Amino acid sequence: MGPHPAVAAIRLAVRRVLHDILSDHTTPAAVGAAAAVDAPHKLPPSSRPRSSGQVPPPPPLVLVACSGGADSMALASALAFEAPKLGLRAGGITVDHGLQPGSDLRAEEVVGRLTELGLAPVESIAVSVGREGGPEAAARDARYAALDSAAERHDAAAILLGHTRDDQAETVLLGLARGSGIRSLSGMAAVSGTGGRYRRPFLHIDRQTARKACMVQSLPVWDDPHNADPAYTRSRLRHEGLPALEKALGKGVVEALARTAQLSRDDADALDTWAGQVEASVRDAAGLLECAKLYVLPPAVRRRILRRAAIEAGAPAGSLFARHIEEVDRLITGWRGQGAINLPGKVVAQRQGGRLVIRQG
Ligand SMILES: Nc1ncnc2c1ncn2[C@@H]1O[C@H](COP(=O)(O)OP(=O)(O)OP(=O)(O)O)[C@@H](O)[C@H]1O
Repeated sequence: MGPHPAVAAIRLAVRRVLHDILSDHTTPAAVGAAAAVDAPHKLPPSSRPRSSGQVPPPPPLVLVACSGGADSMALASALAFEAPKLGLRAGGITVDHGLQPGSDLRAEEVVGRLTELGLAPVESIAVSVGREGGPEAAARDARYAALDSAAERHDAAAILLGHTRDDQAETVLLGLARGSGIRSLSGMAAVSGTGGRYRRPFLHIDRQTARKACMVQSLPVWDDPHNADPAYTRSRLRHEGLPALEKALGKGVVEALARTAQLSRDDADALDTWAGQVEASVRDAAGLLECAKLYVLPPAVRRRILRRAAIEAGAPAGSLFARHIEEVDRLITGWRGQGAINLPGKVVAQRQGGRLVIRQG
């Protein structure tokens, strides 16, 4: 008898991503290690393990970022099952945000569970969470910084994250409510971070499937009290917003939102490429943006060029909002002699004699 359908689904999702990771790290050693596990006798003589005393590099390491919750425990179990079959090493990291009493003990518990699954290395990293951008954003920033440094320390090929289709649907709704365009509707990318380090194998798997996979494998899971705390926007969306939408619009809402994410991502990527291609043609010989040439561009392309110019001048991408770019855009499309516009990062945008100058003020 094969595995339970939920377990089969999560393993398949992880296997696909591991194949991608392997093909992105196609060093002869990695390919050789994977092939040797599958069928050592089929390897060409040049790739067979040597006995000449030359030590081959270890196979690539894939880490799972695990909170101990159902999604990332399911992910850890699928990684532990699939990685050895492809000749990959699998380890795990849990981050202790220190936000609740006893969080260090819980992190140690997660370490124990990951170790029991056969993962190695496994470590718990304690971080201190600042306040910038609100508690959720601060915890996320601290977590990703810790995961980045772990990836570098262990020379990991990738880190798997357990975001599910439901998380993706929530992210799309949050983006929609920000009103900042299709990039924010495109949710989380399947591949992101430095060199494509972060992978999200479960973006097409629903939360129920992950939970079921844990249940049938008797994996203990930890329910983060923050996930049910109505003080957090995402929690309200999860427990009130999405159920209300499903009641009004039908059960397919989560899937439709996740599909919206993918379609929006494709559109946003295409517009970014378009903007990149025309940018040089709207600059004069001195490299300044020419207002008349910007004026005739489609607004979506023009705004992307303006945003990019502001970031190049030093505006931090995370604090540059749609309203800032709209204001700069009005120097082109609604010119009535307005003064300089202050942008985050002490960047100033100003129209001077038919040119748009964006620089540090
Ligand atoms: N404390 C943590 N340590 C390590 N990784 C984490 C931690 N918190 C979250 N992650 C990673 O980020 C992913 C998304 O976390 P988030 O809390 O947004 O969603 P979730 O649906 O509650 O996930 P989970 O059920 O795995 O906790 C997790 O699946 C996991 O991969």
